[in-house]
Amino acid sequence: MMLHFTKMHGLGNDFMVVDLVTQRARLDSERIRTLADRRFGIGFDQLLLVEPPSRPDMDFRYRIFNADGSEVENCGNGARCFARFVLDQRLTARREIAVQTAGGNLLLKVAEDGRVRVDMGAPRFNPGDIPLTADGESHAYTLDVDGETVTMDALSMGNPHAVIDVESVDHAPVTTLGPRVETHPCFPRRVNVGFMEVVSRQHVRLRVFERGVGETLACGTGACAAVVSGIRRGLLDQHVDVTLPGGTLSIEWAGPGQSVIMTGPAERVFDGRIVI
Ligand SMILES: N[C@H](CCC[C@H](N)C(=O)O)C(=O)O
Repeated sequence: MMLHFTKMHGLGNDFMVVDLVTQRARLDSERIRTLADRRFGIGFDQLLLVEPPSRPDMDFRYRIFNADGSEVENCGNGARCFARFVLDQRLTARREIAVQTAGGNLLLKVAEDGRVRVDMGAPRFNPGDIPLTADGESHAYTLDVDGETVTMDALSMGNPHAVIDVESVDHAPVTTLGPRVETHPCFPRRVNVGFMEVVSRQHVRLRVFERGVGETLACGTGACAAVVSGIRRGLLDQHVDVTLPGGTLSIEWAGPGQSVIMTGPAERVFDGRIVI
């Protein structure tokens, strides 16, 4: 069958976006891995599926799959692209869109300039919610990673995140330490691994080794997790710019129990169709 899709990105974190409101398709994890391949397939960090909601108070259901075929709970850069996509495809005329995901509900707002503001919901810190095997809640967990003691914060943005402080992201062990933390047995569902350099109380630099993908040019939920971690450790103010290799996101968090607000761009690259 012929499947229509749109290639999009948020600061270089790239997506294949598929409308399953007006189309029907079944994509298993092996097919997703093939489509994600940058030589044998279309090539993307994540596949985003746009589906009808299963609840009357939601506009859409949003499913997310990493390049390794694993289905995940949330994707921040993808949420911004989702909002632009459903407007551009005229699946909605609303510029404020309520979306249900496996990790919680999101509220997306598309501004006139095309930037998208996302209410990402409230972070969760209980180890059982991350999930993380730990004796109790902390913001400085120490893990033995192949004989090396590594200290990190950890929290959930619907999906699991570890945050490791570094002096300079340019020299951070993203591709060496990242995969070893991603698959550490203390994270039973694996974890996204952020390396954060605090530039000032209103600005951080960040690189992320993403669960199921590897290092990406940007990670929206990772940017949220890094700012939340910095604020709760007294390092950052409420409104922070996060500069990633692909560009800068604006993140706000007013404290425990409050939603994290992320604002940034969403770009459409091309439309395509593929026989599956
Ligand atoms: N790799 C993530 C999903 C995508 C997150 C990222 N692309 C974002 O923008 O939040 C995970 O396994 O939880």
